[in-house]
Amino acid sequence: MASTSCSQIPLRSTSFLKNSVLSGATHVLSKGFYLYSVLIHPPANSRAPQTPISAAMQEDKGLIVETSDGKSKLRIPHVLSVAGSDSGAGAGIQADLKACAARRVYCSTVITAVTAQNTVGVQGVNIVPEDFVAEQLKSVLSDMHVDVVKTGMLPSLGIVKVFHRSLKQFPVRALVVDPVMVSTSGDVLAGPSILAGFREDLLPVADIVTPNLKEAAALLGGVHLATVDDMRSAAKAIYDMGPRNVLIKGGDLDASFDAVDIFFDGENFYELRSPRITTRNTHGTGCTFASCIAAELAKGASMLSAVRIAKRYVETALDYSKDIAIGNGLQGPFDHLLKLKSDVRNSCRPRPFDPDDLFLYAVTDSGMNKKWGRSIRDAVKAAIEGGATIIQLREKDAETRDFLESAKACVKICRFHGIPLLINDRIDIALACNADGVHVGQSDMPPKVARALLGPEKIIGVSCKTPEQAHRAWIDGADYIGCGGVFPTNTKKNNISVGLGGLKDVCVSSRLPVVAIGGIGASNARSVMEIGVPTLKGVAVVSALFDRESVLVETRKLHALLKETALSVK
Ligand SMILES: Cc1ncc(COP(=O)(O)OP(=O)(O)O)c(N)n1
Ligand SMILES: Cc1nc(C(=O)O)sc1CCOP(=O)(O)O
Ligand SMILES: [Mg+2]
Repeated sequence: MASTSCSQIPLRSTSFLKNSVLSGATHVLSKGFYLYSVLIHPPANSRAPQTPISAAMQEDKGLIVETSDGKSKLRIPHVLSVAGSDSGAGAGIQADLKACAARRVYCSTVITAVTAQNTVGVQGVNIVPEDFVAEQLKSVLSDMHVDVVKTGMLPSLGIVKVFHRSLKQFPVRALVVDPVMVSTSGDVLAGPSILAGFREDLLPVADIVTPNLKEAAALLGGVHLATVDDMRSAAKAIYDMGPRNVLIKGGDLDASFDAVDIFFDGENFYELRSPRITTRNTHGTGCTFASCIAAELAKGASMLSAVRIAKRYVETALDYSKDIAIGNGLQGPFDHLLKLKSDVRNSCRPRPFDPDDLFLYAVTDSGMNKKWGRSIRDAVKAAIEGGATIIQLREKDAETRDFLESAKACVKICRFHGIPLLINDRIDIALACNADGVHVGQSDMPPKVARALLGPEKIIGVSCKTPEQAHRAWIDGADYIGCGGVFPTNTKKNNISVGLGGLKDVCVSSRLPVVAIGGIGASNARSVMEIGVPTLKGVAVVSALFDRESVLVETRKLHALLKETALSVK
């Protein structure tokens, strides 16, 4: 179809330019540079290379910045999926939406057929009338800036024709054709009459076509494809029908083969190999693969890189979902967002964050626990038994692997007791062990970035010494504030103390619950809680619990004292 070319990117030939439709646009680079670029729509049968638009992407947000009339617009890369609906949501439009969401690309939809479908098979197909497919196409393409169109189930020749006409009227940057003909359960989704539509109309304008072995065989008039060499020959023969690139998926090869796909760009063959993943949950892999290619193209990737990313994404999703069980049929769907397994296995925190969780906040220290000859998990167990209401693993010197192993064990212990477990500083460890959240300081990962990485349900605490920092933490979406050092401490070197006055200033100004930290123990916890500001919810303690012979005894003692104080302050 068409490609976008920036002035920085050399064009192949002027004859290519001559036959192209030009539309001017200026892209703003993320570092504030302006880049004049030209949107180039080559003629439908051109094999001009797909050129990346990545220069125009905002790296951090995946947004495209366009400027016209002096105004900047942020635009999310956009894929239009033209496909059938799968009621079981493993394949079709539903898979395309999930794949694009997982790859962080906007996905609009034109539904060509509604199928009654589950993990057993396809029970019914209702084809959408051609004029209504045309109406959907017009609605989307006339209004929205679609970067890439991806086709799936096109159930009739008439619908192929309608689609082809719409593309001529509303050209897009790239077209990904997944020539869906038979469902993974073996049910026919598009009859042989469709082959003419693919050969005459779609393949000549496709940037890539992604048949599996059966579809490739059908496109080539029923040849038998059984080996990687057969796939290479098929890729070449299909390329000769007009698409700029061909990807033949070898998932149906004999199981003794690796999962091997053949990519052919007209010059080179690429064998994309990966270990086979044994799972029943493969329904929708074809749709997902093609959608992911479309998503990466929309973001500006080159074709080969889009294909490689899509293959890796599908493999990761399959591996991740290999033993989830949805439906009773032979072929189940997989989890595009790589979430179901971890959420089910680790079972989510039973309740949301409660500010009263900050009442007795135990913060570990590997040096201290080592000194007293106990493991992190034993220290955590004892603190919980003694009455700690939240745990933070603050393991400044631990090796990453050891830290992760201990953190996973502590997550289990804390989940069992219904106590939240946070990780100090290390977002990677928090993600890997599915902790309940993190605590970050003023020079650690910014809370907004931590939130984007961890998601909306995790707890984020931020260290603050001043009302200004407390205000910022609130704006940044933190859940609580750790304020200190209230008193001098040997646990954190060169820490500035804010005193009870500084603590009070922060608590009075804060819209977030506060926990006091620094030099707090049984001898002074009462004086801290007696500042009597409602946002102050508790104390966070390291050495007074863990630099002691018995964590259990010290935690019990401090818990009792805090209870007593709470009663008298009320
Ligand atoms: C509850 C709580 N409050 C404050 C801190 C200190 O965090 P930070 O300033 O990042 O310093 P380090 O703990 O990383 O040395 C905390 N950990 N917990
Ligand atoms: C980890 C930490 N953060 C502080 C801050 O001021 O933000 S003070 C501190 C150390 C707290 O240890 P202890 O209870 O042994 O004094
Ligand atoms: Mg820190």
